[in-house]
Amino acid sequence: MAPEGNALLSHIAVPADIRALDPALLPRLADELRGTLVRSVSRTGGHLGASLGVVELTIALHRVFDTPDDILIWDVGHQAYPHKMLTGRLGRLETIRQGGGLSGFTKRDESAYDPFGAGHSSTSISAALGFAAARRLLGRSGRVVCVIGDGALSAGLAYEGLNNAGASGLPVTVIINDNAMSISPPVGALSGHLDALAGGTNAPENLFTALGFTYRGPVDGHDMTALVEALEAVRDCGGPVVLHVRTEKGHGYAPAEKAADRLHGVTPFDPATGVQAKPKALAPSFTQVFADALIAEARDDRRIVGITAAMASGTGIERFAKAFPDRAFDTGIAEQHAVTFAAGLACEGMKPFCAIYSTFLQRAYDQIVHDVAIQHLPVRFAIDRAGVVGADGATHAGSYDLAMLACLPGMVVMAPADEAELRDMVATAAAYDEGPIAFRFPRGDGFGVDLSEPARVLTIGRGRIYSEGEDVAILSLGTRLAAAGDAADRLARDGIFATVVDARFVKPLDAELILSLARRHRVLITVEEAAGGFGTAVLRLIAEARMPVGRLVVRTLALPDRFLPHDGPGVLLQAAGLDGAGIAEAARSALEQTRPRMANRPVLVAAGLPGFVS
Ligand SMILES: Cc1ncc(C[n+]2csc(CCOP(=O)(O)OP(=O)(O)O)c2C)c(N)n1
Ligand SMILES: CC(=O)[C@@H](O)[C@H](O)COP(=O)(O)O
Ligand SMILES: [Mg+2]
Repeated sequence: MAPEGNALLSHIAVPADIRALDPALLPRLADELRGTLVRSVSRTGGHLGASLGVVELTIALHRVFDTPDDILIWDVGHQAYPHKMLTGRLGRLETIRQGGGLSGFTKRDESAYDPFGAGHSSTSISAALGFAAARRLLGRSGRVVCVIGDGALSAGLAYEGLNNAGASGLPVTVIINDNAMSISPPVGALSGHLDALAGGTNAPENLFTALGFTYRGPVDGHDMTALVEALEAVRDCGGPVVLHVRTEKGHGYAPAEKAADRLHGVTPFDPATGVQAKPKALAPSFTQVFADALIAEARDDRRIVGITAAMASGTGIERFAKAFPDRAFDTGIAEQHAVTFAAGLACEGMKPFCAIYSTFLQRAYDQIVHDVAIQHLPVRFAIDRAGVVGADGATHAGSYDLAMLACLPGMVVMAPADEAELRDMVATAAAYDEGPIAFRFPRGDGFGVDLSEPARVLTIGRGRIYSEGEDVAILSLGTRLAAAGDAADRLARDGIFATVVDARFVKPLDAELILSLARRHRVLITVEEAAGGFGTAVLRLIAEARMPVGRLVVRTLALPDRFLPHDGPGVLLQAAGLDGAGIAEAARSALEQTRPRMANRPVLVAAGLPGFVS
């Protein structure tokens, strides 16, 4: 690791300062930048390996291109820490991924040097082409460059961009940052093609030239002189150009170079050793419980297979793959393909479990609708990272899966209250063959509940009463049940008694149970860690039942109608009113509304639904 001290780096306020430096000093700037990066991320945690790998590339890009007038787009944005450090954000680096601090990704409203925000992969070529097309139409000068990793290059969106850009003739420079790594080692045929190109085969035709690009490279991405020369050569090429840069993920920091994941994402660590301070887990994570439950089911059913889209470790499919190497599939970053691939497997009678983070499943919505749901195919969706995710922020929050899925005919949608119920839902999904079925669970550790009983197959569409009280009904979906129970305890201290229900199913809803709650209580509160989907379904059920609900007041507690900033999950949930105190407060204010002064007045129709107050 580079020694402390950043005499050069501290003088780089904007990239123009890099352009003014003696070129002989650029490697020293790289050393300082790398050392400062390691020290800072060792205190905050964050995405380290990818950033370490592009230190020289970042300096060279800002040296050769006239940013921010020239457009520089980073794909995913997890490797943009050096870019942030060179574009006026060095002093705030230690706030990264914390509430009110720098984003862990590029973000338009954070800096003029971030012309396009990201977090999800493979968007950069399309966005770059959009910039280039606009500039041509508006008669604006300036070049457009994007940097995309070999992993991100596996997604369909990247090929759509390449296909269009290659034929456009527009001056778009695509830098392929080929470190032969995704989060895990890369999968798929493209990685072999890049390897062959990097081996210097110098074939006159390759994928990129065939698509209309001028291809240059490979260039050593840690050789500053070679990089600057190569970038200068492609800068004024004119049409679409690919520059193939070979880098090493984790470069220049020995613990990262040695780590299997190249320290892709880290918690705070000791910079001398790279050893991360991982708080001792009190209970297995939801992901781990899911993986173990899937392995248990797969032992008895050889038709069960697991699918991940480049998130093998994050989704637990890596664990499943150790038990069943032939029955685990990693598609690379290709969520759309993963879902349609699962549909094909289901057509042949297999039982595919598609393990995809909630936020990345958004990519595959049409495949879920068109390839799975319309054909009633029994694809199982294990949706991890549902709800708030914390430091990754708006791009990664799992807010929309319930709304996306609960409106689809024939889809079963579940959410477990704890890890024991998660195991039950894995068993239920394995047993259910009539159509698509999904279950969603959060990031992080479970509650440590007893897992000694075998998993049970649940009755589809049946919730369970957790505790009974006569004043308020709290209908909770998923792991907010603990907060609902806490709210009930708080209310009981004030002499208000709550029925707490674990809904388990968003679709089909337990209509009988919910309508009986609506009849027996003055207040019905729905609770979900999502931006809608559950509460709206309950409102619709009540409206369609056309039952006289008297003075029933309904509150739908959900994530707010704005994109969640990066912050601690507890902070975000509290701000959304989804903690015990927030739910109890909602109950109190709803009860207040049921007081006699309201008795003779027509009931407010806030949600557009007659018969109750929202
Ligand atoms: C659509 C989507 N799926 C999955 C991810 C999770 N993810 C973030 S970075 C990454 C690996 C990207 O590999 P590559 O582009 O080669 O960048 P590197 O980390 O190697 O620099 C993955 C899978 C994502 N950000 N977006
Ligand atoms: C950049 C990216 O998309 C991933 O690295 C993501 O940050 C992983 O999130 P988890 O830490 O929840 O697995
Ligand atoms: Mg890579």
